[in-house]
Amino acid sequence: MTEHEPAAAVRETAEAIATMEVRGAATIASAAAEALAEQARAAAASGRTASDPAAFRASMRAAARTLRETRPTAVSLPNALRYVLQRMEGESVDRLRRSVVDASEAFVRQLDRAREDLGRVGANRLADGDTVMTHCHSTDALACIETAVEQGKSISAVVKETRPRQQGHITAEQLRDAGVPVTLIVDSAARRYLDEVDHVVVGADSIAADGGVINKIGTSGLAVNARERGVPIMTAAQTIKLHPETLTGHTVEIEMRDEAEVIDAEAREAIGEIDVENPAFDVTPPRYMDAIVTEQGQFPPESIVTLMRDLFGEGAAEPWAEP
Ligand SMILES: O=C(COP(=O)(O)O)[C@H](O)[C@H](O)COP(=O)(O)O
Repeated sequence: MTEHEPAAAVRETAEAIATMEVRGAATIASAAAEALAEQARAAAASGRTASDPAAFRASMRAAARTLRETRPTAVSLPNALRYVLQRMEGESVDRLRRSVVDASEAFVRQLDRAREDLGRVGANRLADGDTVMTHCHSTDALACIETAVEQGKSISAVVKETRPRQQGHITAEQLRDAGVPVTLIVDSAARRYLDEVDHVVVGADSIAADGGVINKIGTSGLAVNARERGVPIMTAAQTIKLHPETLTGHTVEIEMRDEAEVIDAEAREAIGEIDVENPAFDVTPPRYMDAIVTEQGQFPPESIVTLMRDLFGEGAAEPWAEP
């Protein structure tokens, strides 16, 4: 590792996030926080960063920038980096290292606790005998369903497969393991099955100050259909999904992924000259979402800005920026 090159663990985590081996907003956040702890350990053990606090700090900022550049939409990633770097303190490398490792561990503990707490809030919205519909794979959404099951409620699920990456398969397996009877459907069958479900439960990658929910592509269409069918839809999202930059008018970047996820090379060749686009996320306007369920309780989407101001103030620092 040279002074400006992040530790191997950071490069591996960044690669795993970019290729979606590590995916889902909360999982990305905890992997990024853990990678910063690895960076701190490596930087404290070798080269100039081991003896020069300024070089150590610079190496931490560079590692955070590498992690930040992997995927643009889930705000939990910069929020995790911010959490750790803002708690980096001390005059010596040893103290700096300890502060980073402690902050990283505290962040991961907080993440797990928040998921448990929001799971209880979300579970309160579900009744014995309910059927839920899911989209993509969200650990926060699953916490609500799994907690309801742990409370003794009988819950069944209609799981959308979620093209093109089919994260619905992960959801189906996890729910089956939790003892939930699962029906897997293709995305385009969702409206038909809405007649048979009591709730739609989704996660979020980011929540904007106006209450807009940014989640896996297809969430907004599902929400509009759910409203038309009179089926309540909730977003389960711990507060690290709140996007502080939207307080000052910024929009959330929607990741565009490779066309190879949509169409293989052979089909592409056979069809000929066409454009293929592959947006990974979309925005559900607040009027189509019934509730945002967080570890601090449930909120109507339009009121989330109050919580966001309490937690993040009026803006978002970028502690990874070069001085
Ligand atoms: O849209 C996705 C995952 O997209 P991708 O598979 O492209 O990362 C999930 O609904 C959110 O990230 C929330 O997940 P969690 O609740 O686990 O944070």
